[in-house]
Amino acid sequence: MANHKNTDCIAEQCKLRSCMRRAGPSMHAAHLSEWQRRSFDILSGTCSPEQKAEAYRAHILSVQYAWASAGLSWPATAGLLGTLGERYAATLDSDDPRAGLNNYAESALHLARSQRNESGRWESSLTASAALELPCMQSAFRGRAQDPAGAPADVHAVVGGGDVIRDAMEGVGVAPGGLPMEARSEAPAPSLASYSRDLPRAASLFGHKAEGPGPHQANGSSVQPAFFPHSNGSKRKAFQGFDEDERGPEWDVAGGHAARGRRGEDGRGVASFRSAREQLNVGQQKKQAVQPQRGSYSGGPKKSLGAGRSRGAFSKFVSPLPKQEEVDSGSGSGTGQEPPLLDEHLKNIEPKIVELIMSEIMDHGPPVTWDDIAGLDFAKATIKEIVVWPMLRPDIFTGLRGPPKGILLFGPPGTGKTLIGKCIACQSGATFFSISASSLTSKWVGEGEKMVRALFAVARCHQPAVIFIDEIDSLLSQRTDGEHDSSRRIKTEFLVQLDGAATSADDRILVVGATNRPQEIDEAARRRLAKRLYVPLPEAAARRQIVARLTARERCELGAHELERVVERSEGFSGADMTQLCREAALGPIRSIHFADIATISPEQVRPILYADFQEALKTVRPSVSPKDLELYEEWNKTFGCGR
Ligand SMILES: Nc1ncnc2c1ncn2[C@@H]1O[C@H](COP(=O)(O)OP(=O)(O)OP(=O)(O)O)[C@@H](O)[C@H]1O
Ligand SMILES: [Mg+2]
Repeated sequence: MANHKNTDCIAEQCKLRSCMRRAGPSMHAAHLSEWQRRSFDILSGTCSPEQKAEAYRAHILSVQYAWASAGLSWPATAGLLGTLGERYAATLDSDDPRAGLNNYAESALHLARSQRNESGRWESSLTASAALELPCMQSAFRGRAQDPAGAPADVHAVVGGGDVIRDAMEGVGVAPGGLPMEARSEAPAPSLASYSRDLPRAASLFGHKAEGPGPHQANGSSVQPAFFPHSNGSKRKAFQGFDEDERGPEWDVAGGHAARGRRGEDGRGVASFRSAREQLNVGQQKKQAVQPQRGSYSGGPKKSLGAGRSRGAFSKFVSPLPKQEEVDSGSGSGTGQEPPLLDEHLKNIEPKIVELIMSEIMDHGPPVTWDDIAGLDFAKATIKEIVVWPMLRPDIFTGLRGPPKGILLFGPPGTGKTLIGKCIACQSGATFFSISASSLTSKWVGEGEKMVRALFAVARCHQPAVIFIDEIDSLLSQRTDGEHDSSRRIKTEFLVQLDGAATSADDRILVVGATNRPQEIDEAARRRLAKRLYVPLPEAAARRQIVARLTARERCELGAHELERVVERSEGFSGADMTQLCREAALGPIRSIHFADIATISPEQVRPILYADFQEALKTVRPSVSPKDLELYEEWNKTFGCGR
């Protein structure tokens, strides 16, 4: 290898020397030796691509210098520059990181990275206050002021805040940055003249329909114009003041918002404009119309927050939407009122955290029914009584009958606590937020308490909601002196949120915690998780049910008597152990197939699962809960549990 390199090096040297000779005797001796040294460096194979590129560049410079000082003839210069230029470029552009710098791609990527994209903040000189100073705006105000049906004359005196202007601009498709929104997404960009054409329209919206009947929504009912003094004082009211005749044919009602059509000044093509929020509502409505709600259980519609949404670096923040039933029941524009500002709860919450919650902390996996949970009759009955029914009939379960704010499911590992959590969400028709406490403390280090606050805020927007916190012991363990500050803050925030102060009596948010280490839970947290339900190991009947259910999906020839034997021999197994036992037994028929046949055998030829397979499986699957641990749970249940 080294020899090969040396030969290459010497050949290269000879080539360059002949080049030198052709270059003529005038090339200075010092330059030549420097040249030689660099050439050797380049060809030695020891220098990095950066050093190589630098050496070629120095070569090129010295050739240029020699030519400029008449030391080289033009043909020799051209020959040398051609050769050196090629090599220099090859070193720069090579894709191979060992051989080249690939700086073309690097700089292109750098450029792309530093480009601001659509969502990047940018400032336009056309600010709200600057827009108001524009003559066309002023004349529009004056025009409205003189119009008896228009704006009051003092309209110029105090012109709301940026929100008002922004909303007004949204009304005509002008983004807060100044550009019409359509123009932002659809090239080509409009001329400045077209922006200013829109501004009088924005101004006209300010005063439009201040007189009764108010600005029209799709159903012709009116809302209070936002710009003028209004009863609720909310600046956020949208400007929906188009005349009947100003509406485009695309006038469209969706998601509680009227998507406004916009007609060009010149009367030509009517472009349909929807603000981002309206567009989102429309999309959501359409999605809900074509897709049945996931988990259409006995309860109301179940929301899976962001389940179908693409995620990743480019996914945008989407504020929570009104629930379908709220829109249907007329709290949206159907009744002519503004849709409730559900995201009011989120005004102090960082959007990125809300997005995280909506994309990460949501229900995954198939729906679970009560029948999927074997045994645990007491826990199931209690949960139905205190959780599911109150969620379904909040009108009956009021006052003393009000549901508890927190439930703790405790018991040995693998007994179905998480399963119950999922079932609660499915059966109550609540929005289900599922989070593992350890991810709160580890995954979002330093952000944990913000996450907790945001979690409750988002849940408040999606009531009724169940916040299921698995492994809650790691979140609410006893507070110690040596504990980390961030985990202490998370804990405190959680307790505050759990408390009545942060969760109003009307909130229909239930926190369900699950743990297999109940003894580690802080006493303050224990008090707030008022209903503490023991989820014990499955009894014989439950074990029988688990085996029967799991084997019913397979070809299994297990007689009633044999099933009883399996149930007897699996005393002390948890639900998860029983599942493992069945999985192991199901592998028995596969193990009995000759290795050579495994590639060709058809599924029908695989023999059914037999009792012998369970016998074999029982030799390897052991109970995962020790009797000693079990005693601890029983003890804790006697002391703090709510079981009989
Ligand atoms: N009562 C049960 N009925 C049916 N299957 C069960 C039951 N209990 C446990 N299983 C099975 O065991 C698996 C694990 O159950 P689950 O995750 O609910 O346990 P867990 O109590 O939450 O355990 P951990 O305390 O370790 O989190 C379930 O997916 C299910 O297959
Ligand atoms: Mg669990």
